[in-house]
Parts: sequence; C-alpha cells; structure tokens
Amino acid sequence: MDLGTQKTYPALVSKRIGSYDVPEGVEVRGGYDPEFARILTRDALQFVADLQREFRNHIRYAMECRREAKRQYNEGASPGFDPATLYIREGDWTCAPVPPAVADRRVEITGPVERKMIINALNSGAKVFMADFEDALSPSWENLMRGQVNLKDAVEGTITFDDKARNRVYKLNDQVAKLFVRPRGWHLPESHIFIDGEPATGCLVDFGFYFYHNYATFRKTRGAGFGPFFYLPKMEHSREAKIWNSVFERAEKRAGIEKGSIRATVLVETLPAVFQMDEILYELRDHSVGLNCGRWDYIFSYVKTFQAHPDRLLPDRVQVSMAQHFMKSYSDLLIRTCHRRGVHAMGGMAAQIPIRDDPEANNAALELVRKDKLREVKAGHDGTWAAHPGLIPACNEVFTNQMGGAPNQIDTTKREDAAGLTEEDLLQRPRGVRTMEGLRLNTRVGIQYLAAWLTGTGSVPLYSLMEDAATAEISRVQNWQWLKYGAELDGDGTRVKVTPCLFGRVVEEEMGRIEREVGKEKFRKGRYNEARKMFIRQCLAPSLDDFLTLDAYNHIVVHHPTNAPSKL
Ligand SMILES: CC(=O)SCCNC(=O)CCNC(=O)[C@H](O)C(C)(C)COP(=O)(O)OP(=O)(O)OC[C@H]1O[C@@H](n2cnc3c(N)ncnc32)[C@H](O)[C@@H]1OP(=O)(O)O
Ligand SMILES: O=CC(=O)O
Ligand SMILES: [Mg+2]
Repeated sequence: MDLGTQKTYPALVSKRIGSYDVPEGVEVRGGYDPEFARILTRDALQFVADLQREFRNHIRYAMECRREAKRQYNEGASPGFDPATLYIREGDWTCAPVPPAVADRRVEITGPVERKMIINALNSGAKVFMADFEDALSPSWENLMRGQVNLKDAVEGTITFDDKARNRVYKLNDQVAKLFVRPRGWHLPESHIFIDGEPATGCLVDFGFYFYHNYATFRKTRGAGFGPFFYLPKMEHSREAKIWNSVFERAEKRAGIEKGSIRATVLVETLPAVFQMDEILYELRDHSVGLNCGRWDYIFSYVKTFQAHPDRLLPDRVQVSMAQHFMKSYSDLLIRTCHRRGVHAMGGMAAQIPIRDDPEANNAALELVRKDKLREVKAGHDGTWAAHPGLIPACNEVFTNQMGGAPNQIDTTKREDAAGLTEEDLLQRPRGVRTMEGLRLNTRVGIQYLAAWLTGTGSVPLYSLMEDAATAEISRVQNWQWLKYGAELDGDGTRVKVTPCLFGRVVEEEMGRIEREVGKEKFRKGRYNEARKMFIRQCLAPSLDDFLTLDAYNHIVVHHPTNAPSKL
C-alpha cells in the first residue's frame, strides 16, 4: 500500500471538543477523548515519531523485498532455505536464557484489547495472556486507543469494568497471567496519526505507546526485572526481525534499561518464514522467547505465496488440518529449531470454542481441542493457545499430564529427527477435496466476519468456531483461488466448476441465509451489504489483494474533525 494515499471518507464538520498536545511534525487526526489524551501525551508521541523516523526507510525496504519475493513466486519460484545464511542454520549458537517469569507458558489465552476481556483473560488461570492489536482486533481509532488505556490500567493493576446490566464489577485477582502484547504487522498503516505528512506505521504506534507508558511498572511488578513481552506477527523474512530487534534496542536505550529486557515470541505464520526460523531467532537472539505456530495465517500464506501456481489449489478449509504433511513438518521443524536455540516452541490455536446450548456438541468440540493439544505436547511444544477461558482446564490438563512438574520441554525434547525435513516436506501439496459446501461456508463466514470487523469487532463466534482476521483470510483467498482457476468442486459429486456466475448465486443465497440466521433487524442495522460488496470484489479481483484488512481499513478510518458515514 502507498502510505501517502490513504483514502478517507468525505468530510462532515463536527464540533472540536479538545485537542492533543503534539510535537513538531506530528498530527493526530483521530478524534479527541480525554481518556486517549492519557496515552497521546507529547512525550509519548515524540517517542513514536522518533521510532518512525529512525526505521521508516528500513520498513519501506522490507516491504519492497516482500513485493520482489512475490514477483518471483508469481513467476514460478517457490520459497526455500537461503544458501547465504547456511552458516546461521548450521552455527552453534543459542538465544539468551529464558527469563524465569515466562519459563512456564503451558497455556496462553489470547483476545482483543477489550476491557472486560482483558480482566477475564488475566484472571483466567492461563499462564500468559496475549493481548491482541492484531488478528482479533478491528483497528478503529476507538479500539486502538481504548485498548492502550485498558492495558495501561491493567499493568498498573487498577483496571475495573462495571457491567451495570449484570450488576457485576470486574477486577483483577491477586494472581494473574503474564501479559504479552501483539502489535499489528509491518504492512498496516495507522492513518489517524501522521508523522512528517505520512501515516505512521501501525505496529510502531502499538508498540511505542504500550512500551512508553508501561515498561517501568511492568518490569517492577510483573516481569521480575524483565519485559515488557511481545508477540510479533506475520513476518516473511529475518530482515523484518532485524528491524524489530533494532526497535527494541532503541527503546531499551531510550528507557535506560538493560539490553535484552524486552522479550518477544515470533509467530511463524507465513510460508516464506518457515525457511527463516533460525535466521529470525538469530536476529532476535538477545530478545527472543521463542516461536509460535500461527497455523491459520500460515494456511492463508500458503495460498498467497502460490497464488500463481494453479497446481496448488487447496481442498476445503476444514480439511487443511495439522495432519497434512506440510503442516506437521512445519510444527516439527519449529520445535526442533526452538529447542536447539534454547527457547519455547509454542503451539497454535484450535478454533473450537465452547458450545453453551448443546452439551453433546460441546463435548465433541472439547474432545477435538484435547486431541489437538495432545498432538502438540507429544510433538514437543512447550505450550499452546486457547481462544476462550472455557478451554483452559482441558489444555492445562493435557500439557500437565505430559510435562509433569517441568515448566517446558526445551531441554528434554530436542526432536533431532526433524533435522532432515526438506523443502519438499514443507511445501508438500495439501490433500483433500473441494465441495460446494466449502464454497458456501467460505462465503458465509467471510461476509459475516467482514461485517463484524467493519462495526468494530475483530473476533467473533461463527458456527461454533472462533473466527478472526487470519481464519477469515483463508475463506477469502480460497474463494479467490478457486474462482481464478475455475476449480472443480469434486468432493460432493457435483463436479461443477467455480465460476463468477456460480459464485454470484452462492453469495445471494448465503446472504439470504445470513439474514435468516441473524434476524431482519440485526441484518438491516449491520454492515452486511457493504461486507458483501467488499468480499465479492476481493474474491473476483484479477490479482489477489495482499490482505483483507488493508482494503477494509479504508472503510473504518475516521478523521477528526470529520465524521464517517457510520460511527464505530
Ligand atoms: C488466528 C489467531 O490469531 S488466534 C488469536 C486471535 N483470536 C482471538 O484471540 C480470539 C479470542 N476469543 C474471542 O474473541 C472470543 O472467545 C470469541 C469471540 C471467539 C467468543 O466470544 P463470546 O461469544 O463472547 O464467548 P462467550 O459468550 O462464551 O464468553 C463467555 C465469557 O468468557 C469471556 N471470554 C470469551 N473469550 C475470552 C477470551 N479470549 N479472553 C477473555 N475472556 C473471554 C467473555 O468475555 C465472557 O465473559 P463474562 O461471562 O464475564 O461475560
Ligand atoms: O495468529 C495466529 C494464526 O494462527 O494466524
Ligand atoms: Mg495470525
């Protein structure tokens, strides 16, 4: 995306009720709120602006390299191990020792930076809570700034939430999970903050404000001298990890804290990154606490990377499980790589969530989660993700049964057998069939997710599964791929080809089903039609959009003192 050409809605003048005190070259175009002014202080804005100025050319170059790699994949190349960095892969080095505060990460809960959910997650009994500015959050100005306020209150221990309707006040327990924060990916702009006439980089805004306001309290009260802790998403190459490492060093220096205080786990969730795991850890070796299998974005990335390879069409989304050889190989190599370098190999997210009104279906869902977690712990993962507090006891039990009293398996499960995994293993074509129901489900889920995202909700329960930006991406790119290459729906006996005409019919029928399911009133008030148009455009685009959320972001940017057509 051209950072200088962010679209906004036409201006409607509204009354200005206050303004932020900004340093030279910084413009805050997001609405004023006295609560947000606690975050958007002059000094904090200066800190973010300094990061932006120091790293913007590095980021621009990294994004150019992504475009160049895409060009090569589109001309028939495949990602693979880089011969130039063989010395790193074969070298005998380790990452800095794991801080004691995060040695045991057997269950990590994730969720958006919403006030009530933050309290629930920190109180949930999980070892870690990953507070998400990324896949689980729609990055409206309101959500982002409110999220920063919520995290500041959480780190200070003062966070409360008054649920008046239920007459319940939420507050923190004495024992809470360790907090990790996931900023957005490198590709997303923050169009409510301009620095030297350009939108800021989204992840530097998320990282910068959180670090600036919380590092001192966090280290004193939560990190036992370490921290803050982060998760880093969607990287494609170690040069991007190198930028993060420099950002961390810069922040540590500015704060006057020891190098290596900040720690981060990198999500390996793009296909190119699986060939860069050693290199990523190497760049971050003073700041690393491991890697995580971000399996949903990884599947999305498989389609994206091979968008010009019609011989690599995916089967139905539900069939691309961890049992596929390329997925199993990815998890095995990640464990081997992390344990060889002395850090955690975290498992990923099972998409099942509790099903409240159907005990039988609920048991079946829980069983699937258990099975998935058992696979992870037996393979050697040191911990896993849970999408919902109701899943924590099962995940905990599975990991504890296998690991006993040990906090992790870093030294006990080396997985040397995975050393021989090849490019072929990691790229092996997924097996399975495509069905009309697959096309319908992608469409139904994709449109409903987008409609929720446009109204400010970034993770939603749909058909008893957790859906977020990563899982929704799979629906979008799978439809795009099937349409682009006229895939045959061969799994249900229909043997029809996916064409724009068939897709148009499916969209209309699924819109009817959505309206029946959510009810006329919610449907009328929601942004379903806008989501439908957006989804159709993206699925039929001649060349694949890089990210669902880049296009959709243009629809949620609201500049002050202008108002968007619909308020978030
Ligand atoms: C691919 C990836 O990147 S995965 C990581 C990103 N995705 C996520 O983090 C998804 C996290 N999960 C969620 O957002 C939610 O669980 C959803 C949207 C899937 C379902 O949420 P809901 O429909 O609200 O669930 P439900 O009604 O069962 O919630 C029951 C209670 O659990 C709480 N809860 C549910 N999920 C979470 C969570 N992840 N963290 C904290 N609390 C939670 C709810 O706030 C609610 O609390 P209350 O009883 O005090 O009101
Ligand atoms: O971020 C996690 C994923 O699976 O994607
Ligand atoms: Mg992801």
